Amino acid sequence: MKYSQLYAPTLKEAPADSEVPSQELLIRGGFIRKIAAGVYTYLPLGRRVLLKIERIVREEMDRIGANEILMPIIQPAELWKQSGRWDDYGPEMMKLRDRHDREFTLGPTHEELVTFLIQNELNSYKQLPMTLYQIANKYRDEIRPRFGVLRAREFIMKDGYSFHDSWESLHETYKAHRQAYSNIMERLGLKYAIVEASSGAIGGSESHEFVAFADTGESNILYCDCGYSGNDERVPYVGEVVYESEEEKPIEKTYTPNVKTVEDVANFLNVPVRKIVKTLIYKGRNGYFMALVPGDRELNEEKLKAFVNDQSLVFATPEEILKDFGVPIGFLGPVGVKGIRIIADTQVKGMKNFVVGGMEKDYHYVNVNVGRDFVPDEWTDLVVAREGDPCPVCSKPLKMKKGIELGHIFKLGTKYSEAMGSKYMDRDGQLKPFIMGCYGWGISRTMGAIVEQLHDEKGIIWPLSVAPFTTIITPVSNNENLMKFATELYEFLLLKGEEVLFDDRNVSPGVKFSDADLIGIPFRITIGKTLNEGFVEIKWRTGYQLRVEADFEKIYEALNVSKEK
Ligand SMILES: O=C(C[C@@H]1CCCCN1)Cn1cnc2cc(Cl)c(F)cc2c1=O
Ligand SMILES: [Mg+2]
Repeated sequence: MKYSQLYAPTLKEAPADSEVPSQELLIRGGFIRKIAAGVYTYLPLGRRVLLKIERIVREEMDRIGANEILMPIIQPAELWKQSGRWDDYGPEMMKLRDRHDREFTLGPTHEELVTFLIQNELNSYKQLPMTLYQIANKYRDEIRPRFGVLRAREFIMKDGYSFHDSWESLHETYKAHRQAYSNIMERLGLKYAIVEASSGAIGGSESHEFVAFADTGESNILYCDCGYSGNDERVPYVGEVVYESEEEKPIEKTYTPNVKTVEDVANFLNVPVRKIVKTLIYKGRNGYFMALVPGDRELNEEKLKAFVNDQSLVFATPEEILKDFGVPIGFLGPVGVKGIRIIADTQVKGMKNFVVGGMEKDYHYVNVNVGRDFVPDEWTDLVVAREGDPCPVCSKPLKMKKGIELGHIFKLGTKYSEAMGSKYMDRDGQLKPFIMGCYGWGISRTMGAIVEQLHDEKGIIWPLSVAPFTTIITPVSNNENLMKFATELYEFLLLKGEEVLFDDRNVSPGVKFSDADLIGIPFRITIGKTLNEGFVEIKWRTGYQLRVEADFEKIYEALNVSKEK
Protein backbone atom coordinates (compact mmCIF):
# COMPACT_ATOMS: atom_id res chain seq x y z
CA MET A 1 0.00 0.00 0.00
CA LYS A 2 1.28 3.50 -0.79
CA TYR A 3 0.84 5.97 2.05
CA SER A 4 -0.34 8.61 -0.45
CA GLN A 5 -3.36 6.37 -1.13
CA LEU A 6 -3.97 5.28 2.48
CA TYR A 7 -6.90 6.78 4.40
CA ALA A 8 -5.24 7.17 7.81
CA PRO A 9 -5.88 10.71 9.05
CA THR A 10 -3.37 11.02 11.92
CA LEU A 11 -3.82 13.80 14.47
CA LYS A 12 -1.18 15.79 16.35
CA GLU A 13 -3.37 16.30 19.38
CA ALA A 14 -5.38 13.84 21.47
CA PRO A 15 -9.13 14.47 21.37
CA ALA A 16 -10.25 16.30 24.50
CA ASP A 17 -12.45 13.44 25.77
CA SER A 18 -9.86 10.67 25.48
CA GLU A 19 -9.40 9.11 28.90
CA VAL A 20 -7.01 6.21 28.31
CA PRO A 21 -3.96 5.72 26.05
CA SER A 22 -5.66 3.26 23.66
CA GLN A 23 -8.53 5.66 23.02
CA GLU A 24 -6.13 8.55 22.38
CA LEU A 25 -3.69 6.62 20.21
CA LEU A 26 -6.28 4.75 18.12
CA ILE A 27 -7.96 8.07 17.33
CA ARG A 28 -4.74 10.03 16.78
CA GLY A 29 -3.32 7.17 14.71
CA GLY A 30 -6.34 7.17 12.36
CA PHE A 31 -7.52 3.67 13.40
CA ILE A 32 -11.03 4.59 14.64
CA ARG A 33 -13.46 7.47 14.61
CA LYS A 34 -16.33 8.00 17.05
CA ILE A 35 -19.77 8.61 15.48
CA ALA A 36 -21.73 8.60 18.78
CA ALA A 37 -21.07 7.69 22.42
CA GLY A 38 -19.72 4.16 22.35
CA VAL A 39 -20.21 3.83 18.57
CA TYR A 40 -17.14 3.71 16.31
CA THR A 41 -16.08 3.40 12.69
CA TYR A 42 -12.93 1.37 12.07
CA LEU A 43 -10.77 3.12 9.47
CA PRO A 44 -8.43 1.10 7.19
CA LEU A 45 -5.62 0.69 9.76
CA GLY A 46 -8.13 -0.31 12.43
CA ARG A 47 -9.89 -2.69 10.07
CA ARG A 48 -6.58 -4.39 9.23
CA VAL A 49 -5.83 -4.94 12.92
CA LEU A 50 -9.34 -6.32 13.57
CA LEU A 51 -9.01 -8.75 10.64
CA LYS A 52 -5.72 -10.04 12.07
CA ILE A 53 -7.22 -10.48 15.55
CA GLU A 54 -10.20 -12.26 14.00
CA ARG A 55 -7.90 -14.51 11.98
CA ILE A 56 -6.03 -15.62 15.11
CA VAL A 57 -9.33 -16.31 16.87
CA ARG A 58 -10.70 -18.20 13.83
CA GLU A 59 -7.57 -20.34 13.57
CA GLU A 60 -7.81 -21.29 17.26
CA MET A 61 -11.54 -22.03 16.94
CA ASP A 62 -11.00 -24.18 13.86
CA ARG A 63 -8.27 -26.02 15.74
CA ILE A 64 -10.80 -27.17 18.37
CA GLY A 65 -13.46 -28.09 15.82
CA ALA A 66 -15.78 -25.13 16.26
CA ASN A 67 -18.01 -24.31 13.27
CA GLU A 68 -18.23 -20.69 12.15
CA ILE A 69 -21.73 -19.43 11.31
CA LEU A 70 -23.18 -15.91 11.08
CA MET A 71 -26.35 -15.01 12.98
CA PRO A 72 -28.39 -11.83 12.58
CA ILE A 73 -27.79 -8.93 14.96
CA ILE A 74 -31.56 -8.22 14.92
CA GLN A 75 -33.47 -10.82 16.97
CA PRO A 76 -37.22 -11.40 17.39
CA ALA A 77 -38.47 -10.52 20.89
CA GLU A 78 -40.32 -13.87 21.05
CA LEU A 79 -37.03 -15.72 21.57
CA TRP A 80 -36.23 -13.62 24.65
CA LYS A 81 -39.77 -13.84 25.94
CA GLN A 82 -39.55 -17.61 25.67
CA SER A 83 -36.32 -17.66 27.74
CA GLY A 84 -37.79 -15.14 30.16
CA ARG A 85 -34.94 -12.72 29.66
CA TRP A 86 -36.77 -10.05 27.61
CA ASP A 87 -36.95 -7.71 30.62
CA ASP A 88 -33.89 -8.96 32.49
CA TYR A 89 -31.57 -6.27 31.26
CA GLY A 90 -33.72 -3.19 31.34
CA PRO A 91 -32.45 -0.30 29.25
CA GLU A 92 -29.19 -2.08 28.41
CA MET A 93 -31.08 -4.14 25.82
CA MET A 94 -31.71 -2.04 22.68
CA LYS A 95 -35.27 -2.76 21.54
CA LEU A 96 -36.93 -1.68 18.30
CA ARG A 97 -40.02 -2.35 16.19
CA ASP A 98 -40.22 -3.22 12.50
CA ARG A 99 -42.70 -1.74 10.00
CA HIS A 100 -45.33 -4.27 11.11
CA ASP A 101 -44.83 -3.10 14.68
CA ARG A 102 -43.20 -6.41 15.66
CA GLU A 103 -40.69 -6.17 18.54
CA PHE A 104 -37.00 -6.96 18.05
CA THR A 105 -33.75 -6.48 19.91
CA LEU A 106 -30.28 -5.63 18.62
CA GLY A 107 -28.53 -8.76 19.86
CA PRO A 108 -26.41 -8.31 22.97
CA THR A 109 -25.71 -12.04 22.87
CA HIS A 110 -27.13 -15.04 21.07
CA GLU A 111 -27.93 -17.90 23.49
CA GLU A 112 -31.64 -17.85 22.66
CA LEU A 113 -31.18 -17.49 18.91
CA VAL A 114 -28.62 -20.26 18.54
CA THR A 115 -30.53 -22.64 20.82
CA PHE A 116 -33.67 -22.02 18.77
CA LEU A 117 -31.68 -22.42 15.54
CA ILE A 118 -30.50 -25.96 16.31
CA GLN A 119 -33.66 -27.31 17.86
CA ASN A 120 -34.77 -29.12 14.72
CA GLU A 121 -31.32 -29.68 13.27
CA LEU A 122 -29.43 -31.26 16.17
CA ASN A 123 -31.72 -34.05 17.34
CA SER A 124 -29.57 -37.08 18.07
CA TYR A 125 -26.78 -37.73 20.55
CA LYS A 126 -24.86 -39.05 17.54
CA GLN A 127 -24.48 -35.48 16.31
CA LEU A 128 -22.99 -34.27 19.63
CA PRO A 129 -20.87 -32.56 20.79
CA MET A 130 -21.33 -29.62 18.42
CA THR A 131 -19.80 -26.14 18.74
CA LEU A 132 -21.04 -23.19 16.68
CA TYR A 133 -19.56 -19.69 16.77
CA GLN A 134 -19.75 -16.35 15.00
CA ILE A 135 -17.72 -13.17 14.81
CA ALA A 136 -20.15 -10.26 14.52
CA ASN A 137 -21.38 -7.00 15.97
CA LYS A 138 -23.20 -6.93 19.29
CA TYR A 139 -25.19 -4.14 20.83
CA ARG A 140 -25.46 -3.34 24.55
CA ASP A 141 -26.76 0.08 25.51
CA GLU A 142 -24.13 0.72 28.20
CA ILE A 143 -25.18 3.44 30.62
CA ARG A 144 -21.66 4.91 30.50
CA PRO A 145 -19.74 3.88 27.40
CA ARG A 146 -16.13 5.00 27.80
CA PHE A 147 -12.49 4.28 27.09
CA GLY A 148 -13.08 4.09 23.35
CA VAL A 149 -13.40 0.53 22.06
CA LEU A 150 -12.77 -0.88 25.56
CA ARG A 151 -16.38 -0.25 26.59
CA ALA A 152 -18.36 0.50 23.43
CA ARG A 153 -22.10 0.12 22.85
CA GLU A 154 -21.70 -1.57 19.48
CA PHE A 155 -18.76 -3.94 19.46
CA ILE A 156 -17.41 -7.00 17.69
CA MET A 157 -17.52 -10.26 19.62
CA LYS A 158 -16.68 -13.86 18.86
CA ASP A 159 -19.43 -15.75 20.58
CA GLY A 160 -19.54 -19.52 20.57
CA TYR A 161 -22.02 -22.06 21.88
CA SER A 162 -21.56 -25.79 22.45
CA PHE A 163 -24.16 -28.55 22.74
CA HIS A 164 -23.58 -31.78 24.68
CA ASP A 165 -25.31 -34.93 25.87
CA SER A 166 -23.25 -35.07 29.07
CA TRP A 167 -21.41 -32.82 31.52
CA GLU A 168 -18.19 -34.76 30.82
CA SER A 169 -18.47 -33.80 27.16
CA LEU A 170 -19.07 -30.15 28.15
CA HIS A 171 -16.01 -30.25 30.46
CA GLU A 172 -13.90 -31.39 27.51
CA THR A 173 -15.09 -28.58 25.20
CA TYR A 174 -14.71 -26.08 28.05
CA LYS A 175 -11.13 -27.26 28.57
CA ALA A 176 -10.44 -27.04 24.83
CA HIS A 177 -11.65 -23.42 24.87
CA ARG A 178 -9.45 -22.64 27.86
CA GLN A 179 -6.45 -23.86 25.87
CA ALA A 180 -7.59 -22.04 22.70
CA TYR A 181 -8.04 -18.79 24.65
CA SER A 182 -4.60 -19.16 26.22
CA ASN A 183 -3.15 -19.67 22.72
CA ILE A 184 -4.95 -16.53 21.52
CA MET A 185 -3.50 -14.49 24.39
CA GLU A 186 0.00 -15.82 23.67
CA ARG A 187 -0.31 -15.13 19.92
CA LEU A 188 -1.51 -11.60 20.66
CA GLY A 189 1.58 -11.08 22.81
CA LEU A 190 -0.48 -10.09 25.86
CA LYS A 191 0.26 -10.58 29.56
CA TYR A 192 -2.85 -12.12 31.05
CA ALA A 193 -4.48 -14.21 33.76
CA ILE A 194 -7.25 -16.80 33.73
CA VAL A 195 -9.55 -15.96 36.63
CA GLU A 196 -12.58 -17.55 38.23
CA ALA A 197 -15.48 -15.33 37.32
CA SER A 198 -19.12 -14.80 38.23
CA SER A 199 -21.61 -16.35 35.83
CA GLY A 200 -23.73 -13.26 36.39
CA ALA A 201 -26.86 -12.95 34.34
CA ILE A 202 -26.05 -15.88 32.17
CA GLY A 203 -26.87 -18.37 34.89
CA GLY A 204 -25.16 -21.73 34.75
CA SER A 205 -22.31 -22.63 37.06
CA GLU A 206 -18.56 -22.41 36.45
CA SER A 207 -17.06 -19.62 34.40
CA HIS A 208 -13.60 -18.22 33.74
CA GLU A 209 -12.42 -14.90 32.39
CA PHE A 210 -9.30 -14.20 30.37
CA VAL A 211 -7.99 -10.85 31.52
CA ALA A 212 -5.20 -8.82 29.93
CA PHE A 213 -3.38 -6.82 32.60
CA ALA A 214 -3.72 -3.02 32.29
CA ASP A 215 -3.77 -0.30 34.95
CA THR A 216 -6.67 1.30 33.08
CA GLY A 217 -8.65 -1.96 33.10
CA GLU A 218 -12.03 -2.09 34.81
CA SER A 219 -11.63 -5.64 36.11
CA ASN A 220 -10.04 -6.04 39.53
CA ILE A 221 -8.14 -9.31 39.61
CA LEU A 222 -7.39 -10.69 43.05
CA TYR A 223 -4.61 -13.25 42.99
CA CYS A 224 -2.40 -15.24 45.32
CA ASP A 225 1.04 -16.85 45.15
CA CYS A 226 -0.72 -20.20 45.57
CA GLY A 227 -2.09 -19.76 42.04
CA TYR A 228 -5.62 -18.68 42.86
CA SER A 229 -6.97 -15.75 40.90
CA GLY A 230 -10.50 -14.38 40.68
CA ASN A 231 -12.48 -11.41 39.47
CA ASP A 232 -13.40 -9.36 42.53
CA GLU A 233 -17.04 -9.54 41.37
CA ARG A 234 -16.88 -13.17 42.35
CA VAL A 235 -14.14 -13.78 44.92
CA PRO A 236 -15.77 -15.10 48.12
CA TYR A 237 -14.90 -13.40 51.40
CA VAL A 238 -13.66 -16.29 53.52
CA GLY A 239 -12.41 -14.31 56.51
CA GLU A 240 -13.59 -15.40 59.97
CA VAL A 241 -16.46 -13.42 61.46
CA VAL A 242 -14.84 -11.32 64.21
CA TYR A 243 -17.10 -11.40 67.30
CA GLU A 244 -16.54 -8.16 69.21
CA SER A 245 -16.51 -8.74 72.97
CA GLU A 246 -17.78 -5.34 74.18
CA GLU A 247 -20.96 -5.25 76.29
CA GLU A 248 -24.16 -4.29 74.46
CA LYS A 249 -24.98 -0.65 75.33
CA PRO A 250 -28.48 0.81 75.27
CA ILE A 251 -29.60 1.95 71.81
CA GLU A 252 -29.87 5.70 71.34
CA LYS A 253 -31.52 7.76 68.60
CA THR A 254 -29.02 10.56 68.00
CA TYR A 255 -29.60 13.87 66.25
CA THR A 256 -27.20 13.98 63.31
CA PRO A 257 -28.29 17.05 61.37
CA ASN A 258 -27.53 16.64 57.66
CA VAL A 259 -24.78 14.10 58.41
CA LYS A 260 -25.15 11.50 55.63
CA THR A 261 -22.06 9.80 54.28
CA VAL A 262 -20.30 7.03 56.18
CA GLU A 263 -17.25 9.26 56.69
CA ASP A 264 -19.33 12.21 57.92
CA VAL A 265 -21.27 10.02 60.36
CA ALA A 266 -18.06 8.40 61.63
CA ASN A 267 -16.47 11.82 62.22
CA PHE A 268 -19.61 13.36 63.74
CA LEU A 269 -20.10 10.47 66.17
CA ASN A 270 -16.37 9.93 66.58
CA VAL A 271 -16.53 6.19 65.78
CA PRO A 272 -14.48 4.17 63.25
CA VAL A 273 -15.97 3.87 59.74
CA ARG A 274 -16.31 0.12 60.20
CA LYS A 275 -18.83 0.76 62.99
CA ILE A 276 -21.23 2.41 60.54
CA VAL A 277 -23.27 -0.37 58.96
CA LYS A 278 -24.37 0.77 55.49
CA THR A 279 -27.99 0.19 54.55
CA LEU A 280 -28.60 0.01 50.79
CA ILE A 281 -32.04 -0.41 49.24
CA TYR A 282 -32.43 -2.33 45.98
CA LYS A 283 -35.40 -2.87 43.73
CA GLY A 284 -35.88 -6.22 42.04
CA ARG A 285 -38.67 -8.11 40.32
CA ASN A 286 -40.21 -8.82 43.75
CA GLY A 287 -40.01 -5.28 45.08
CA TYR A 288 -37.57 -3.64 47.48
CA PHE A 289 -35.12 -5.14 49.92
CA MET A 290 -32.35 -3.94 52.20
CA ALA A 291 -28.71 -5.00 52.05
CA LEU A 292 -26.40 -4.33 55.01
CA VAL A 293 -22.61 -4.24 54.88
CA PRO A 294 -19.92 -2.92 57.29
CA GLY A 295 -19.01 0.71 56.66
CA ASP A 296 -15.48 -0.07 55.52
CA ARG A 297 -16.60 -2.59 52.88
CA GLU A 298 -18.24 -2.27 49.46
CA LEU A 299 -21.46 -4.09 48.56
CA ASN A 300 -20.94 -6.64 45.77
CA GLU A 301 -23.92 -6.33 43.42
CA GLU A 302 -22.98 -9.50 41.53
CA LYS A 303 -23.12 -11.52 44.74
CA LEU A 304 -26.40 -9.86 45.71
CA LYS A 305 -27.98 -10.55 42.29
CA ALA A 306 -26.89 -14.16 42.48
CA PHE A 307 -28.17 -14.54 46.07
CA VAL A 308 -31.65 -13.17 45.27
CA ASN A 309 -31.47 -14.75 41.79
CA ASP A 310 -32.61 -11.56 40.09
CA GLN A 311 -30.37 -10.05 37.43
CA SER A 312 -32.61 -7.05 36.95
CA LEU A 313 -31.73 -5.56 40.37
CA VAL A 314 -31.25 -1.83 40.41
CA PHE A 315 -30.21 0.52 43.19
CA ALA A 316 -33.32 2.40 44.43
CA THR A 317 -33.13 6.07 43.50
CA PRO A 318 -33.21 8.80 46.19
CA GLU A 319 -36.62 9.87 44.84
CA GLU A 320 -38.07 6.34 45.14
CA ILE A 321 -36.66 6.02 48.65
CA LEU A 322 -38.10 9.38 49.72
CA LYS A 323 -41.46 8.47 48.15
CA ASP A 324 -41.71 4.90 49.45
CA PHE A 325 -39.84 5.15 52.76
CA GLY A 326 -40.26 8.84 53.62
CA VAL A 327 -36.56 9.11 54.41
CA PRO A 328 -33.74 10.82 52.52
CA ILE A 329 -30.86 8.55 51.47
CA GLY A 330 -28.15 8.65 54.16
CA PHE A 331 -30.55 7.98 57.04
CA LEU A 332 -31.65 4.48 56.07
CA GLY A 333 -31.42 1.67 58.59
CA PRO A 334 -32.98 -1.69 59.54
CA VAL A 335 -34.18 -0.80 63.07
CA GLY A 336 -37.95 -0.73 63.42
CA VAL A 337 -38.51 -1.44 59.71
CA LYS A 338 -41.30 -3.88 58.83
CA GLY A 339 -42.31 -5.57 55.59
CA ILE A 340 -38.98 -5.39 53.78
CA ARG A 341 -36.56 -8.24 53.30
CA ILE A 342 -33.25 -7.55 55.07
CA ILE A 343 -30.12 -9.33 53.84
CA ALA A 344 -26.97 -8.73 55.90
CA ASP A 345 -23.33 -9.44 55.16
CA THR A 346 -22.03 -12.18 57.43
CA GLN A 347 -19.44 -9.89 59.01
CA VAL A 348 -22.20 -7.77 60.58
CA LYS A 349 -23.07 -10.78 62.75
CA GLY A 350 -19.97 -10.21 64.89
CA MET A 351 -20.42 -6.48 65.37
CA LYS A 352 -21.51 -4.84 68.65
CA ASN A 353 -22.91 -1.35 69.33
CA PHE A 354 -22.78 -0.18 65.74
CA VAL A 355 -24.43 2.77 63.97
CA VAL A 356 -27.23 2.71 61.39
CA GLY A 357 -29.50 5.35 59.88
CA GLY A 358 -32.46 6.29 62.06
CA MET A 359 -35.03 5.85 59.26
CA GLU A 360 -35.77 9.51 59.98
CA LYS A 361 -34.21 12.65 58.44
CA ASP A 362 -31.19 13.88 60.49
CA TYR A 363 -31.19 10.90 62.87
CA HIS A 364 -28.97 7.84 63.37
CA TYR A 365 -29.19 5.00 65.89
CA VAL A 366 -26.03 4.31 67.90
CA ASN A 367 -25.23 1.19 69.93
CA VAL A 368 -27.32 -0.99 67.63
CA ASN A 369 -27.11 -4.73 68.19
CA VAL A 370 -28.38 -7.60 66.07
CA GLY A 371 -31.05 -9.64 67.81
CA ARG A 372 -32.12 -6.97 70.28
CA ASP A 373 -32.74 -4.11 67.80
CA PHE A 374 -33.38 -5.95 64.52
CA VAL A 375 -33.02 -9.40 62.98
CA PRO A 376 -31.98 -9.76 59.32
CA ASP A 377 -33.98 -12.23 57.19
CA GLU A 378 -30.82 -13.73 55.71
CA TRP A 379 -27.07 -13.68 56.19
CA THR A 380 -24.67 -14.07 53.27
CA ASP A 381 -21.32 -12.91 51.86
CA LEU A 382 -22.19 -9.57 50.27
CA VAL A 383 -18.85 -7.72 50.12
CA VAL A 384 -16.46 -7.01 47.27
CA ALA A 385 -13.29 -8.91 48.13
CA ARG A 386 -10.22 -6.69 48.20
CA GLU A 387 -6.44 -6.73 48.52
CA GLY A 388 -5.39 -8.18 51.86
CA ASP A 389 -8.47 -10.37 52.26
CA PRO A 390 -7.62 -14.04 52.86
CA CYS A 391 -7.15 -16.18 49.74
CA PRO A 392 -10.13 -18.55 49.39
CA VAL A 393 -7.69 -21.40 48.76
CA CYS A 394 -4.76 -20.89 51.15
CA SER A 395 -5.85 -17.90 53.31
CA LYS A 396 -2.70 -15.89 52.53
CA PRO A 397 -3.45 -12.18 51.88
CA LEU A 398 -4.72 -11.60 48.32
CA LYS A 399 -2.99 -9.16 45.96
CA MET A 400 -4.82 -7.07 43.34
CA LYS A 401 -4.10 -6.21 39.71
CA LYS A 402 -6.28 -4.33 37.23
CA GLY A 403 -7.12 -5.85 33.89
CA ILE A 404 -9.30 -5.85 30.80
CA GLU A 405 -11.59 -8.85 30.34
CA LEU A 406 -11.10 -10.16 26.79
CA GLY A 407 -12.51 -13.68 27.03
CA HIS A 408 -15.20 -15.21 29.17
CA ILE A 409 -16.26 -18.88 29.02
CA PHE A 410 -19.23 -20.43 30.80
CA LYS A 411 -20.69 -23.81 31.62
CA LEU A 412 -24.37 -23.08 31.05
CA GLY A 413 -26.10 -26.38 31.68
CA THR A 414 -29.63 -26.75 30.35
CA LYS A 415 -31.00 -23.26 31.16
CA TYR A 416 -31.49 -22.27 27.51
CA SER A 417 -32.21 -25.65 25.95
CA GLU A 418 -35.01 -26.16 28.48
CA ALA A 419 -36.32 -22.63 27.98
CA MET A 420 -36.30 -22.97 24.20
CA GLY A 421 -37.51 -26.57 24.22
CA SER A 422 -34.45 -27.75 22.31
CA LYS A 423 -33.97 -31.45 22.92
CA TYR A 424 -32.07 -34.38 21.43
CA MET A 425 -32.74 -38.10 21.45
CA ASP A 426 -30.30 -39.85 23.79
CA ARG A 427 -29.00 -43.39 23.25
CA ASP A 428 -31.96 -44.82 25.23
CA GLY A 429 -34.42 -43.05 22.95
CA GLN A 430 -35.24 -40.46 25.64
CA LEU A 431 -35.71 -36.77 24.68
CA LYS A 432 -33.26 -34.66 26.74
CA PRO A 433 -32.41 -30.93 26.79
CA PHE A 434 -28.90 -30.18 25.54
CA ILE A 435 -26.20 -29.41 28.09
CA MET A 436 -24.56 -26.21 26.83
CA GLY A 437 -21.49 -24.04 27.15
CA CYS A 438 -20.88 -20.55 25.79
CA TYR A 439 -17.62 -18.81 25.00
CA GLY A 440 -17.08 -15.11 24.30
CA TRP A 441 -14.07 -13.13 23.09
CA GLY A 442 -14.09 -9.34 22.69
CA ILE A 443 -12.55 -8.78 19.25
CA SER A 444 -12.75 -4.98 19.06
CA ARG A 445 -11.95 -4.64 22.77
CA THR A 446 -8.80 -6.71 22.11
CA MET A 447 -7.47 -4.00 19.78
CA GLY A 448 -7.76 -1.51 22.64
CA ALA A 449 -6.26 -3.86 25.20
CA ILE A 450 -3.17 -4.48 23.03
CA VAL A 451 -2.58 -0.73 22.80
CA GLU A 452 -3.06 -0.35 26.57
CA GLN A 453 -0.28 -2.87 27.16
CA LEU A 454 1.94 -1.97 24.19
CA HIS A 455 2.55 1.71 23.63
CA ASP A 456 5.06 4.41 24.52
CA GLU A 457 5.14 8.20 24.39
CA LYS A 458 5.55 8.11 20.61
CA GLY A 459 2.55 5.90 19.95
CA ILE A 460 1.46 2.30 19.48
CA ILE A 461 3.83 -0.70 19.46
CA TRP A 462 1.89 -3.39 17.54
CA PRO A 463 3.03 -6.99 17.95
CA LEU A 464 3.89 -8.48 14.55
CA SER A 465 0.86 -10.78 14.81
CA VAL A 466 -1.68 -7.94 14.54
CA ALA A 467 0.24 -4.97 13.07
CA PRO A 468 -1.69 -3.27 10.22
CA PHE A 469 1.52 -3.47 8.18
CA THR A 470 4.72 -5.23 9.27
CA THR A 471 7.09 -2.87 7.44
CA ILE A 472 7.11 0.77 6.33
CA ILE A 473 9.61 2.03 3.76
CA THR A 474 10.56 5.64 4.48
CA PRO A 475 12.62 7.53 1.89
CA VAL A 476 13.82 10.69 3.65
CA SER A 477 13.22 12.83 0.53
CA ASN A 478 11.81 12.66 -2.99
CA ASN A 479 15.32 12.73 -4.36
CA GLU A 480 15.22 10.66 -7.53
CA ASN A 481 17.64 7.87 -6.73
CA LEU A 482 16.28 7.47 -3.20
CA MET A 483 12.75 7.12 -4.59
CA LYS A 484 13.93 4.76 -7.33
CA PHE A 485 15.57 2.44 -4.81
CA ALA A 486 12.63 2.71 -2.39
CA THR A 487 10.07 1.94 -5.10
CA GLU A 488 11.96 -1.12 -6.31
CA LEU A 489 12.47 -2.35 -2.75
CA TYR A 490 8.72 -1.87 -2.18
CA GLU A 491 7.85 -3.93 -5.28
CA PHE A 492 10.38 -6.60 -4.25
CA LEU A 493 9.01 -6.94 -0.71
CA LEU A 494 5.41 -7.02 -2.00
CA LEU A 495 6.37 -9.94 -4.23
CA LYS A 496 7.86 -11.63 -1.18
CA GLY A 497 4.47 -11.32 0.52
CA GLU A 498 5.52 -8.66 3.02
CA GLU A 499 2.70 -6.40 4.28
CA VAL A 500 4.59 -3.23 3.43
CA LEU A 501 3.52 0.41 3.50
CA PHE A 502 5.49 2.71 1.20
CA ASP A 503 5.62 6.25 2.57
CA ASP A 504 5.72 8.06 -0.77
CA ARG A 505 4.26 11.26 0.64
CA ASN A 506 5.79 14.63 -0.11
CA VAL A 507 6.34 15.49 3.57
CA SER A 508 9.37 16.02 5.81
CA PRO A 509 11.26 12.99 7.18
CA GLY A 510 10.24 14.14 10.67
CA VAL A 511 6.57 13.78 9.81
CA LYS A 512 7.22 10.38 8.23
CA PHE A 513 9.13 9.14 11.28
CA SER A 514 6.60 10.39 13.82
CA ASP A 515 3.67 8.94 11.84
CA ALA A 516 5.43 5.58 11.54
CA ASP A 517 5.99 5.57 15.33
CA LEU A 518 2.46 6.76 16.08
CA ILE A 519 0.71 4.07 14.00
CA GLY A 520 3.15 1.54 15.40
CA ILE A 521 4.52 -0.30 12.37
CA PRO A 522 7.04 -2.86 13.72
CA PHE A 523 9.81 -2.28 11.17
CA ARG A 524 10.86 0.94 9.47
CA ILE A 525 13.32 0.82 6.56
CA THR A 526 14.84 4.28 6.16
CA ILE A 527 16.23 5.10 2.74
CA GLY A 528 18.52 8.03 3.39
CA LYS A 529 21.89 9.51 2.51
CA THR A 530 23.63 6.31 3.63
CA LEU A 531 22.32 4.83 0.38
CA ASN A 532 25.28 6.47 -1.37
CA GLU A 533 27.55 4.40 0.89
CA GLY A 534 25.50 1.30 -0.04
CA PHE A 535 23.46 1.03 3.19
CA VAL A 536 19.91 1.44 4.44
CA GLU A 537 18.77 1.43 8.05
CA ILE A 538 16.18 -0.91 9.57
CA LYS A 539 14.67 0.40 12.79
CA TRP A 540 12.48 -1.69 15.11
CA ARG A 541 9.53 0.17 16.64
CA THR A 542 10.96 -1.04 19.93
CA GLY A 543 14.08 1.04 19.28
CA TYR A 544 16.69 -1.48 18.08
CA GLN A 545 18.28 -0.48 14.77
CA LEU A 546 20.52 -2.05 12.17
CA ARG A 547 22.47 -0.87 9.11
CA VAL A 548 21.95 -3.30 6.25
CA GLU A 549 23.62 -3.47 2.87
CA ALA A 550 21.36 -1.84 0.25
CA ASP A 551 20.62 -5.21 -1.30
CA PHE A 552 16.98 -6.35 -1.52
CA GLU A 553 17.65 -9.99 -0.52
CA LYS A 554 19.82 -8.89 2.42
CA ILE A 555 17.20 -6.42 3.56
CA TYR A 556 14.48 -9.05 3.31
CA GLU A 557 16.63 -11.52 5.21
CA ALA A 558 17.39 -8.98 7.96
CA LEU A 559 13.66 -8.31 8.31
CA ASN A 560 12.87 -11.98 8.71
CA VAL A 561 15.75 -12.82 10.99
CA SER A 562 14.51 -10.09 13.33
CA LYS A 563 10.95 -11.48 13.23
CA GLU A 564 12.22 -14.56 15.04
CA LYS A 565 13.33 -12.29 17.89
O1 LIG B 1 -23.51 -12.52 27.18
C1 LIG B 1 -23.41 -13.06 28.23
C2 LIG B 1 -22.79 -14.39 28.41
C3 LIG B 1 -22.06 -14.88 27.20
C4 LIG B 1 -20.82 -14.08 26.94
C5 LIG B 1 -20.05 -14.77 25.86
C6 LIG B 1 -20.85 -15.03 24.63
C7 LIG B 1 -22.21 -15.61 24.91
N1 LIG B 1 -22.86 -14.89 26.01
C8 LIG B 1 -23.94 -12.46 29.50
N2 LIG B 1 -24.67 -11.22 29.17
C9 LIG B 1 -24.04 -10.03 29.33
N3 LIG B 1 -24.63 -8.87 29.04
C10 LIG B 1 -25.92 -8.88 28.53
C11 LIG B 1 -26.55 -7.66 28.20
C12 LIG B 1 -27.83 -7.67 27.70
CL1 LIG B 1 -28.61 -6.20 27.25
C13 LIG B 1 -28.52 -8.88 27.51
F1 LIG B 1 -29.78 -8.86 27.00
C14 LIG B 1 -27.92 -10.09 27.82
C15 LIG B 1 -26.62 -10.08 28.35
C16 LIG B 1 -25.95 -11.32 28.68
O2 LIG B 1 -26.49 -12.44 28.54
MG1 LIG C 1 -17.88 -11.24 31.39
